[in-house]
Amino acid sequence: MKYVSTRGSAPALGFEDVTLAGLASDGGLYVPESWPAFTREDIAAMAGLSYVDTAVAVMRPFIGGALSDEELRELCAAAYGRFSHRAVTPLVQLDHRQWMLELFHGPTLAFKDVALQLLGLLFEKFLSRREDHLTIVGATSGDTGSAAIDAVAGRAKVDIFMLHPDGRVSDVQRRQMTTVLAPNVHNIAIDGSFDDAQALVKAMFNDADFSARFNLSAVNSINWARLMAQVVYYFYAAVRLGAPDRPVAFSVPTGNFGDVFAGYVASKMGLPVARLIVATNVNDILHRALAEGDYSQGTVIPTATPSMDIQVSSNFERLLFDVGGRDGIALAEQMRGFEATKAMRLTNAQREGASALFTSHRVDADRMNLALRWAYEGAGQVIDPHSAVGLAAALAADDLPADVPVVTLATAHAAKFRDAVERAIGLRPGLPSRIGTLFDREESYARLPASFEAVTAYVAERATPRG
Ligand SMILES: Cc1ncc(COP(=O)(O)O)c(C=O)c1O
Ligand SMILES: N[C@@H](CCOP(=O)(O)O)C(=O)O
Repeated sequence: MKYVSTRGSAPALGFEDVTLAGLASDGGLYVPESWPAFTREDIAAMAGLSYVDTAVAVMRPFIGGALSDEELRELCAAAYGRFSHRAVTPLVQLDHRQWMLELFHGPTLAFKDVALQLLGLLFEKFLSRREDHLTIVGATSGDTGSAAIDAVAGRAKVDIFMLHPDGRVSDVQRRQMTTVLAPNVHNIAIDGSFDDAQALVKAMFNDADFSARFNLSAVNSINWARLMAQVVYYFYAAVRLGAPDRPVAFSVPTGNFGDVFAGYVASKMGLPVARLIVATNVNDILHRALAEGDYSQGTVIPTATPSMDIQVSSNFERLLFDVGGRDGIALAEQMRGFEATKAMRLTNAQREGASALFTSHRVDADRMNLALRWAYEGAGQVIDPHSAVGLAAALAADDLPADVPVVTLATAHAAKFRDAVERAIGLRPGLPSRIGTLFDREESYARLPASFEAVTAYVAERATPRG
């Protein structure tokens, strides 16, 4: 399996190199040069498989010769052995058609653990084969940072620099990052939004000298391996609900478009996905893009769902590439226009291609609170605000055929956002015992302006240069 860049001029790479590279050298994102396809029989054979066996079956075609079957199984067993639920990502039924797929049973209580526990192990495996050191630079609105830090803290040959928007993550999220005092972990609070942090990370990659000197790599969903690992739970859930004989719809609380793009990949591989519902909060660039073709960046509005307070959705580029005819040179031009003007119109092909599978909903604070209460009072489930945004959109999808189950991705544990949950339902979720000492631990992080010079100087002083 080879991977090509969405901007058409970076070299095609194999899985190992794509995992270590993160962003493509032309500023694009890597995607498989074609989608592997499963038959109905292949999917039917996944019934009854454990999560680890499903992961091996789904990811195998993407990995090629980079790992043997045995190595892949060992890494999956180690990654998912750290989850606190035996099903890894259990399904919970809310009513006759609404389901939740709980993705928060990993070490840091958010769906990011599903991919990042594996990615940490992939980095270690691939680096053990070469004389190389990686400098990971990442941007987080709270969850990627804690999951990535947990996955790589203390690992040899890796330093991680994680940028978060100062004051715009929950106290639990911040402490999950800043109380990890391993020498290879560097937290930076940026005076700006998540979009500013993400732009700084991309600028570091796009500085060819800096990127080569420190051998930069990515843990954000710009890294293909992140998305590949997230494809697995779409198969795992749909097969449990009757696939391949029964189509399933998914509602996905969306920010950077990584999680929902993994659902698109599952559909491309043959999973019968009836619909992918993109649920946004009031930072609704994706809703405007899908509903009206208007991808224009607004100012980020802080909400009770801070992990989705995003206006530039990096993985949307992967969708535009695939549904727009895979013309990397044309897309590079379109993206350069967006970067210069902060606005772009989708082409007709992009709009039509996306509308075949995606719909979108913008969920404001009132509807999010109503969904939180609906889950608690109607189904006895205490859910987090991001999952509630997804659920609100799922409940609104009343035009789907009656026999199609709707699965909302529950992306975080309610305790990560306990202030917002308490405001909505009057109950304060407790922190699970495995992270119970979080508020007694010492914190360490730097505060920097959202300036390329300030951040690169900070990284350069602490990172290990190549050679
Ligand atoms: C809890 C939570 N829900 C939803 C999202 C949005 O996911 P994505 O960025 O993959 O669209 C995030 C952040 O990525 C998150 O942390
Ligand atoms: N919500 C995310 C934002 C970064 O998204 P990613 O999936 O591209 O890493 C976060 O929690 O940091």
